[in-house]
Amino acid sequence: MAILVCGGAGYIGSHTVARLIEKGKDVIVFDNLQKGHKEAVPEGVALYVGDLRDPEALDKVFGENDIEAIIDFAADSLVGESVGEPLKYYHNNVYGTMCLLEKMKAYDVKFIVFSSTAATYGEPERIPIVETDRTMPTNPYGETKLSVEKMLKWSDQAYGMKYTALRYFNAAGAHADGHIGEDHAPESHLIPIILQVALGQREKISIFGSDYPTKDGTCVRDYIHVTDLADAHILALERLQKGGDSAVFNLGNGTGFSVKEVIEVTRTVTGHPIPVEEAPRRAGDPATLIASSDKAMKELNWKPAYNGLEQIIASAWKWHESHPNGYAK
Ligand SMILES: NC(=O)c1ccc[n+]([C@@H]2O[C@H](COP(=O)([O-])OP(=O)(O)OC[C@H]3O[C@@H](n4cnc5c(N)ncnc54)[C@H](O)[C@@H]3O)[C@@H](O)[C@H]2O)c1
Ligand SMILES: O=c1ccn([C@@H]2O[C@H](COP(=O)(O)OP(=O)(O)O[C@H]3O[C@H](CO)[C@H](O)[C@H](O)[C@H]3O)[C@@H](O)[C@H]2O)c(=O)[nH]1
Repeated sequence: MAILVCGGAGYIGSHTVARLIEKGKDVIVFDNLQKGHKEAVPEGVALYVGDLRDPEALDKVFGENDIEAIIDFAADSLVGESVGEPLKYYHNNVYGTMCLLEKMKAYDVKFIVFSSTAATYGEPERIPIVETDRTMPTNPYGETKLSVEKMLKWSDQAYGMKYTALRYFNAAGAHADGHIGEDHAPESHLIPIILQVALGQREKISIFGSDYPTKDGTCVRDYIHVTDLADAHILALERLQKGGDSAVFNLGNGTGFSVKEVIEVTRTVTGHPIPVEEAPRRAGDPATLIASSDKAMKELNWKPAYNGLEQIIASAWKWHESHPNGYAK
């Protein structure tokens, strides 16, 4: 019996595959390699290159393997891009996941752990955010993830498909040994972009908005280490397989850092001055997102190992320094 990891060649997916393998699990990866890297999939793990929206590609992987559960990372996930191209997000994130659920139903696979996001909340009612708070996304990306959460709820009710939706806050960092890490092209995430400045690949970092109602006017986010996220997926799956109910969990560290604070910590970690420029706000960005992860700690018995931003950025720096061009040779 194998666990099928969709989007397993991507950033968070590849770290989860690494943890599953470390725990002796049988893993198969399905990824269209649109953003993922085959080099991020460990040797010995079967990689099916295919798209969730291609029924034949899914039939091949479901038909050739005995799949016990799905962990699904496959999606488009850029907040800014989604505002300009909402239909691309509905097509991949909503229709793509629907195709996956249809195959789960056809092949009688009962468990799925799904990558959701803090972007489902929109502008939060209060900080820290708890799972029962209002969900009113401010961008199409968050809206599509919320639509999938609802599709999962109805699929559970109708077909008994048990799901866990994990609403992660900002994933960051890299595997402790530095062999896998974040490599998006083009890169849009804050920490890797600042590290590209430290590597001399960019002149400066643009701060998107300095007039938010936050401590220093820049957006505040809750950064969570990618390996801690990976571990939460494994705990979530084990809980479902032991008979746990479908559920939604936030995953964050519970501490918010402004864009300026992240830049300052990166200066300390890298010793680089990191020049900045103030730029306009980016569409769709809420001012502050900080998680309460009490529910995951209590019900999944999850405890993040990386609870300091310096530690998280240092692990990302180790990857970027040793792989300045990512997975490219
Ligand atoms: N990075 C974050 O901070 C963050 C925060 C919250 C939620 N998430 C969610 O976590 C998941 C993983 O994020 P990531 O940063 O690792 O992204 P990523 O782009 O690195 O990984 C996604 C992977 O899915 C693959 N993929 C995309 N669409 C596909 C399709 N239709 N068929 C097959 N494969 C497909 C891509 O090639 C890629 O390898 C996403 O669903 C994202 O929305 C990410
Ligand atoms: O060059 C940059 C890049 C980013 N930012 C700012 O830094 C913060 C973090 O931005 P990221 O792009 O790193 O991350 P997001 O908060 O936009 O989004 C991430 O977290 C979300 C949930 O909080 C989503 O799930 C999404 O998939 C994931 O990429 C934002 O305020 C953004 O405006 C800058 O100022 N300059």
